[in-house]
Amino acid sequence: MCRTYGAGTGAVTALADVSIGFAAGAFTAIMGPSGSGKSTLLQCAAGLERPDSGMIWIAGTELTRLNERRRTLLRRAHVGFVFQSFNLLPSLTAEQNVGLPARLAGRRVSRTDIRSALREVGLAGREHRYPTELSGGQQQRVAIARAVVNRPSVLFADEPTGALDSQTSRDVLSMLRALVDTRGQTIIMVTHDPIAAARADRVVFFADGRPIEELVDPTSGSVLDHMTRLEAAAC
Ligand SMILES: Nc1ncnc2c1ncn2[C@@H]1O[C@H](COP(=O)(O)OP(=O)(O)OP(=O)(O)O)[C@@H](O)[C@H]1O
Repeated sequence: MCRTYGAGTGAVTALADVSIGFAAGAFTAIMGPSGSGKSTLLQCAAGLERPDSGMIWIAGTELTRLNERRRTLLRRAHVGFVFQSFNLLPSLTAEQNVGLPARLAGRRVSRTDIRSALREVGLAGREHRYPTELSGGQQQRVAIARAVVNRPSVLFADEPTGALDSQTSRDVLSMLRALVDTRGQTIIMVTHDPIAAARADRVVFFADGRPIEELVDPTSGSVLDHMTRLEAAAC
Protein backbone atom coordinates (compact mmCIF):
# COMPACT_ATOMS: atom_id res chain seq x y z
CA MET A 1 0.00 0.00 0.00
CA CYS A 2 1.03 3.63 -0.50
CA ARG A 3 0.19 6.75 1.50
CA THR A 4 1.28 10.24 0.56
CA TYR A 5 0.38 13.44 2.38
CA GLY A 6 0.02 16.71 0.49
CA ALA A 7 0.59 17.22 -3.22
CA GLY A 8 3.12 18.56 -5.71
CA THR A 9 6.56 19.57 -4.50
CA GLY A 10 5.40 19.54 -0.85
CA ALA A 11 4.18 15.92 -0.98
CA VAL A 12 5.50 13.57 1.71
CA THR A 13 5.55 9.83 1.08
CA ALA A 14 4.68 8.27 4.44
CA LEU A 15 4.30 4.71 3.11
CA ALA A 16 6.11 3.74 -0.10
CA ASP A 17 4.58 0.62 -1.62
CA VAL A 18 4.62 -1.35 1.61
CA SER A 19 3.74 -5.03 1.51
CA ILE A 20 3.69 -6.69 4.91
CA GLY A 21 1.80 -9.42 6.77
CA PHE A 22 1.36 -10.07 10.49
CA ALA A 23 0.86 -13.60 11.77
CA ALA A 24 -2.23 -14.21 13.89
CA GLY A 25 -1.42 -14.85 17.52
CA ALA A 26 2.01 -13.21 17.27
CA PHE A 27 3.44 -10.08 18.89
CA THR A 28 5.16 -7.82 16.32
CA ALA A 29 7.09 -4.65 17.11
CA ILE A 30 7.62 -1.90 14.52
CA MET A 31 10.70 0.29 14.96
CA GLY A 32 12.38 3.00 12.93
CA PRO A 33 13.44 6.64 12.99
CA SER A 34 10.97 9.46 13.49
CA GLY A 35 9.01 10.05 10.28
CA SER A 36 9.70 6.57 8.84
CA GLY A 37 5.97 5.80 8.54
CA LYS A 38 5.31 3.62 11.60
CA SER A 39 2.22 5.45 12.86
CA THR A 40 0.85 5.83 9.34
CA LEU A 41 1.20 2.08 8.88
CA LEU A 42 -0.74 1.45 12.08
CA GLN A 43 -3.46 3.97 11.21
CA CYS A 44 -3.93 2.45 7.74
CA ALA A 45 -3.72 -1.16 8.93
CA ALA A 46 -6.32 -0.44 11.62
CA GLY A 47 -8.69 1.14 9.11
CA LEU A 48 -8.46 4.57 10.76
CA GLU A 49 -6.94 6.05 7.60
CA ARG A 50 -7.25 5.12 3.96
CA PRO A 51 -4.10 4.39 1.94
CA ASP A 52 -3.90 6.01 -1.53
CA SER A 53 -3.56 2.59 -3.10
CA GLY A 54 -3.26 -1.05 -2.09
CA MET A 55 -5.29 -3.45 0.02
CA ILE A 56 -5.55 -4.16 3.74
CA TRP A 57 -6.91 -7.44 5.03
CA ILE A 58 -8.13 -8.02 8.57
CA ALA A 59 -9.74 -11.31 9.60
CA GLY A 60 -10.53 -12.22 5.98
CA THR A 61 -12.05 -8.88 4.96
CA GLU A 62 -10.44 -6.35 2.65
CA LEU A 63 -10.83 -2.93 4.26
CA THR A 64 -10.26 -0.45 1.46
CA ARG A 65 -13.34 -1.61 -0.49
CA LEU A 66 -15.66 -0.92 2.41
CA ASN A 67 -17.59 2.30 2.78
CA GLU A 68 -17.03 4.37 5.91
CA ARG A 69 -19.90 2.79 7.84
CA ARG A 70 -18.86 -0.81 7.14
CA ARG A 71 -15.25 0.02 7.88
CA THR A 72 -16.33 1.39 11.25
CA LEU A 73 -18.32 -1.78 11.96
CA LEU A 74 -15.38 -3.99 11.00
CA ARG A 75 -13.09 -1.91 13.19
CA ARG A 76 -15.43 -2.19 16.15
CA ALA A 77 -15.60 -5.97 15.76
CA HIS A 78 -11.97 -6.74 14.98
CA VAL A 79 -9.65 -3.94 16.05
CA GLY A 80 -8.42 -2.66 19.40
CA PHE A 81 -6.19 0.40 19.69
CA VAL A 82 -3.96 1.62 22.52
CA PHE A 83 -2.17 4.96 22.40
CA GLN A 84 0.71 6.54 24.29
CA SER A 85 -1.73 8.90 26.02
CA PHE A 86 -4.24 6.63 27.66
CA ASN A 87 -7.30 8.57 26.37
CA LEU A 88 -9.55 7.65 29.30
CA LEU A 89 -12.57 9.79 30.14
CA PRO A 90 -11.82 11.39 33.54
CA SER A 91 -15.48 11.50 34.59
CA LEU A 92 -15.92 7.73 34.19
CA THR A 93 -14.70 4.90 36.43
CA ALA A 94 -12.36 2.19 35.13
CA GLU A 95 -15.32 -0.12 34.58
CA GLN A 96 -17.32 2.57 32.76
CA ASN A 97 -14.32 3.46 30.56
CA VAL A 98 -13.91 -0.17 29.52
CA GLY A 99 -17.60 -0.47 28.65
CA LEU A 100 -17.87 2.88 26.86
CA PRO A 101 -16.88 2.01 23.25
CA ALA A 102 -19.40 -0.84 23.17
CA ARG A 103 -22.09 1.38 24.65
CA LEU A 104 -21.38 4.10 22.06
CA ALA A 105 -21.60 1.46 19.34
CA GLY A 106 -24.99 0.36 20.67
CA ARG A 107 -23.69 -3.05 21.76
CA ARG A 108 -23.92 -4.68 25.12
CA VAL A 109 -20.84 -5.87 26.95
CA SER A 110 -21.71 -7.74 30.10
CA ARG A 111 -20.41 -6.54 33.43
CA THR A 112 -18.82 -9.99 33.79
CA ASP A 113 -16.79 -9.45 30.59
CA ILE A 114 -15.73 -5.97 31.72
CA ARG A 115 -14.66 -7.24 35.14
CA SER A 116 -12.88 -10.19 33.60
CA ALA A 117 -10.94 -7.85 31.22
CA LEU A 118 -9.95 -5.66 34.18
CA ARG A 119 -8.94 -8.74 36.16
CA GLU A 120 -6.84 -9.96 33.22
CA VAL A 121 -4.83 -6.72 33.29
CA GLY A 122 -4.35 -6.94 37.06
CA LEU A 123 -6.96 -4.38 38.13
CA ALA A 124 -9.40 -6.54 40.05
CA GLY A 125 -10.77 -4.47 42.93
CA ARG A 126 -10.12 -1.15 41.17
CA GLU A 127 -13.22 -1.20 38.94
CA HIS A 128 -14.75 1.86 40.62
CA ARG A 129 -11.65 4.05 40.61
CA TYR A 130 -11.55 7.16 38.44
CA PRO A 131 -8.49 7.73 36.21
CA THR A 132 -7.08 10.38 38.59
CA GLU A 133 -7.14 7.74 41.35
CA LEU A 134 -4.95 5.39 39.29
CA SER A 135 -1.22 5.48 38.44
CA GLY A 136 -0.08 5.97 34.83
CA GLY A 137 0.57 2.24 34.44
CA GLN A 138 -2.85 1.39 35.87
CA GLN A 139 -4.50 3.89 33.50
CA GLN A 140 -2.75 2.26 30.55
CA ARG A 141 -4.00 -1.12 31.82
CA VAL A 142 -7.56 0.23 31.79
CA ALA A 143 -6.97 1.41 28.20
CA ILE A 144 -5.71 -2.07 27.29
CA ALA A 145 -8.72 -3.73 28.96
CA ARG A 146 -10.96 -1.38 26.98
CA ALA A 147 -9.15 -2.34 23.75
CA VAL A 148 -9.41 -6.10 24.28
CA VAL A 149 -12.75 -6.50 26.08
CA ASN A 150 -14.52 -7.47 22.86
CA ARG A 151 -11.73 -9.90 21.89
CA PRO A 152 -10.49 -8.07 18.77
CA SER A 153 -8.62 -9.95 16.05
CA VAL A 154 -5.79 -7.42 16.28
CA LEU A 155 -4.59 -5.08 19.01
CA PHE A 156 -2.64 -2.11 17.62
CA ALA A 157 -0.48 -0.24 20.12
CA ASP A 158 1.27 3.04 19.24
CA GLU A 159 4.05 3.67 21.79
CA PRO A 160 2.00 2.16 24.63
CA THR A 161 4.85 2.61 27.13
CA GLY A 162 6.04 6.00 25.85
CA ALA A 163 4.58 7.90 28.81
CA LEU A 164 5.58 5.39 31.52
CA ASP A 165 8.67 4.96 33.70
CA SER A 166 10.85 1.93 33.08
CA GLN A 167 9.44 -0.37 35.81
CA THR A 168 5.83 0.47 34.88
CA SER A 169 6.70 -0.05 31.20
CA ARG A 170 8.05 -3.50 32.02
CA ASP A 171 4.80 -4.39 33.84
CA VAL A 172 2.63 -3.20 30.94
CA LEU A 173 4.81 -5.09 28.44
CA SER A 174 4.58 -8.26 30.52
CA MET A 175 0.83 -7.90 30.45
CA LEU A 176 0.79 -7.47 26.65
CA ARG A 177 3.04 -10.50 26.36
CA ALA A 178 0.65 -12.48 28.58
CA LEU A 179 -2.28 -11.56 26.32
CA VAL A 180 -0.39 -13.11 23.40
CA ASP A 181 0.69 -16.19 25.34
CA THR A 182 -2.56 -16.96 27.13
CA ARG A 183 -5.31 -15.92 24.74
CA GLY A 184 -3.39 -15.84 21.43
CA GLN A 185 -3.96 -12.10 21.00
CA THR A 186 -2.35 -10.68 17.84
CA ILE A 187 -0.47 -7.49 18.76
CA ILE A 188 1.24 -4.95 16.50
CA MET A 189 3.14 -2.36 18.51
CA VAL A 190 5.13 0.70 17.45
CA THR A 191 7.97 1.47 19.84
CA HIS A 192 11.27 3.34 20.03
CA ASP A 193 12.41 1.27 23.01
CA PRO A 194 14.64 -1.79 22.34
CA ILE A 195 13.61 -3.32 25.68
CA ALA A 196 9.95 -3.10 24.66
CA ALA A 197 10.67 -4.48 21.19
CA ALA A 198 12.53 -7.42 22.74
CA ARG A 199 9.25 -8.65 24.27
CA ALA A 200 7.86 -9.21 20.76
CA ASP A 201 8.20 -12.32 18.60
CA ARG A 202 9.35 -10.28 15.63
CA VAL A 203 10.72 -6.78 15.10
CA VAL A 204 10.25 -5.02 11.76
CA PHE A 205 12.52 -2.02 11.11
CA PHE A 206 11.14 0.79 8.97
CA ALA A 207 13.05 3.50 7.10
CA ASP A 208 11.78 6.02 4.55
CA GLY A 209 8.27 4.60 4.52
CA ARG A 210 9.08 0.95 4.04
CA PRO A 211 10.21 -2.12 6.01
CA ILE A 212 13.90 -2.69 5.45
CA GLU A 213 14.88 -5.47 7.85
CA GLU A 214 13.48 -7.70 10.53
CA LEU A 215 14.51 -9.80 13.50
CA VAL A 216 12.80 -12.91 14.81
CA ASP A 217 12.98 -13.80 18.53
CA PRO A 218 14.75 -10.53 19.37
CA THR A 219 16.72 -9.67 22.48
CA SER A 220 17.27 -6.09 23.60
CA GLY A 221 20.94 -6.54 22.60
CA SER A 222 20.15 -7.75 19.08
CA VAL A 223 17.59 -4.94 18.62
CA LEU A 224 20.16 -2.35 19.77
CA ASP A 225 22.80 -3.79 17.42
CA HIS A 226 20.38 -3.55 14.51
CA MET A 227 19.39 0.00 15.39
CA THR A 228 23.03 1.08 15.66
CA ARG A 229 23.90 -0.56 12.34
CA LEU A 230 20.91 0.97 10.55
CA GLU A 231 21.65 4.42 11.98
CA ALA A 232 25.31 4.14 10.87
CA ALA A 233 24.20 3.07 7.38
CA ALA A 234 21.84 6.05 7.15
CA CYS A 235 24.63 8.59 7.92
N1 LIG B 1 -1.56 14.11 8.72
C1 LIG B 1 -0.38 14.32 8.13
N2 LIG B 1 -0.21 15.35 7.28
C2 LIG B 1 0.97 15.56 6.66
N3 LIG B 1 2.06 14.78 6.82
C3 LIG B 1 1.94 13.74 7.66
C4 LIG B 1 0.73 13.44 8.36
N4 LIG B 1 0.91 12.34 9.13
C5 LIG B 1 2.20 11.96 8.91
N5 LIG B 1 2.81 12.78 8.03
C6 LIG B 1 4.20 12.67 7.54
O1 LIG B 1 4.37 11.34 7.08
C7 LIG B 1 5.66 10.86 7.46
C8 LIG B 1 5.49 9.59 8.30
O2 LIG B 1 4.89 9.97 9.54
P1 LIG B 1 4.58 8.93 10.70
O3 LIG B 1 3.91 9.68 11.78
O4 LIG B 1 3.91 7.76 10.12
O5 LIG B 1 6.07 8.52 11.13
P2 LIG B 1 6.54 7.76 12.44
O6 LIG B 1 7.59 6.80 11.99
O7 LIG B 1 5.39 7.22 13.17
O8 LIG B 1 7.21 8.96 13.26
P3 LIG B 1 7.34 9.14 14.88
O9 LIG B 1 8.25 8.06 15.34
O10 LIG B 1 7.96 10.51 14.99
O11 LIG B 1 5.96 9.08 15.45
C9 LIG B 1 6.35 12.00 8.19
O12 LIG B 1 7.18 12.70 7.28
C10 LIG B 1 5.21 12.87 8.66
O13 LIG B 1 5.62 14.23 8.77
